[in-house]
Amino acid sequence: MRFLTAGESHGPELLAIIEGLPAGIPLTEEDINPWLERRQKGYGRGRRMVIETDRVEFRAGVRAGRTTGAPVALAIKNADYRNWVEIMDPAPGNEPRKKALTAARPGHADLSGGIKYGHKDLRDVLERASARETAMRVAVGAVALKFLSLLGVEGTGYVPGMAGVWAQVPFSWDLVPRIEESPLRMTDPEAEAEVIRRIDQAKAEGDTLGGVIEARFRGLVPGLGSHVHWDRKLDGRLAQMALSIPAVKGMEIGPAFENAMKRGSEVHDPIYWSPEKGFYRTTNRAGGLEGGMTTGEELVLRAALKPIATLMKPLPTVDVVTHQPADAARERSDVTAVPAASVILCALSAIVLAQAYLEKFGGDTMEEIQERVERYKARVLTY
Ligand SMILES: Cc1cc2nc3c(=O)[nH]c(=O)nc-3n(C[C@H](O)[C@H](O)[C@H](O)COP(=O)(O)O)c2cc1C
Ligand SMILES: C=C(O[C@@H]1CC(C(=O)O)=C[C@@H](OP(=O)(O)O)[C@H]1O)C(=O)O
Repeated sequence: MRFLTAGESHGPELLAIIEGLPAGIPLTEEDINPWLERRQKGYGRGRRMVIETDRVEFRAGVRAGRTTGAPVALAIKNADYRNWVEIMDPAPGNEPRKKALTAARPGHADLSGGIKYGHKDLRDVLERASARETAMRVAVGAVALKFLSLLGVEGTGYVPGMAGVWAQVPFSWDLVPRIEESPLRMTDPEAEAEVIRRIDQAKAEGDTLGGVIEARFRGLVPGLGSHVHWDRKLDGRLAQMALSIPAVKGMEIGPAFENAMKRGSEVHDPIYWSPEKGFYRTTNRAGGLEGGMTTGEELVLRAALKPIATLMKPLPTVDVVTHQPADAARERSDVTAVPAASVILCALSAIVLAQAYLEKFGGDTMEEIQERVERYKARVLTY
């Protein structure tokens, strides 16, 4: 399964084509829209999220509520486009004078993208660098999550800590309904109240915040990915996806950075076997991956999100046209997008996992894949 996306942040719409999905996945727009809604939520988002109500539209590959095996084409309209029609017009002769952006924002793609592509209106960089594109990647991820759910796999994303505050309540799957209802996707209301205070304070001071996000998956079979070649190792593939999320600057599998400071005897998960369970572990400090393959334990993916780059109290920069000192460009912005990013991490990781299932179990139809997965699960038990 592969996919491509297109679309500018303030253009008419976002688009995707997904190729290689099996026929027979029951799929409606309502499988996708709740994930889009989750991505839009979270305390600390800016005014853009008030304008948008993201909804996916099927353009191809789905008929009568099922995938046909043909490429699936998706679209999401940008409601804000109506305010940018002139500026985003592809026709010549309407060059955008009004909102030309020349004061490169430190921390954004503006300066490197401007130099690389020769743009002096940095909007030509901003429009595609914007995390707006993650709306469409989450839609693709929601399709992957639907596919995985038919194989008994479930995923979620949440926020273990942000703005210098760690949740004191450890994650458990029972807390997922609380996480879904909470303003910051945290497990712990007390930590959340303190973070909200810090977000308000940062906003009042024209500043921004980052944090740590986590995605978890349960129900995965062991042996997804492979140890035999570098680009088939699932840890590397998941890391690439995680680090492609705008503002994600670090990634770990399980408590990797904590493990690095310990002895091997405190880190590796002993292996046991019983006739009822087959092989099993009582700990999961590996985060569900060994040798580039799933172990069958819960998959735990963590990532670090830097604070948002656009500051209302701007950092010093240079105007790329005049070369004079300037204040970095700003109009409106999120103060933080950490909760949204936890949803993005879950949805995008699901794409990698769906690809790994399709590689291992192949199949043109969902039914074939389900049969093969069930047979494999039985074989794993008797291994
Ligand atoms: C959901 C989400 C929303 C974001 N919103 C903003 C924003 O409002 N303003 C901003 O400057 N950066 C925002 N970012 C981060 C930038 O897109 C990102 O920092 C920029 O593209 C540079 O890429 P890099 O940080 O990965 O190097 C957001 C990121 C995510 C994941
Ligand atoms: C539009 C989204 O996020 C945007 C990501 C973003 C950025 O610079 O990355 C900047 C902001 O956009 P705008 O400049 O239009 O206010 C965010 O709102 C979204 O998540 O759907």
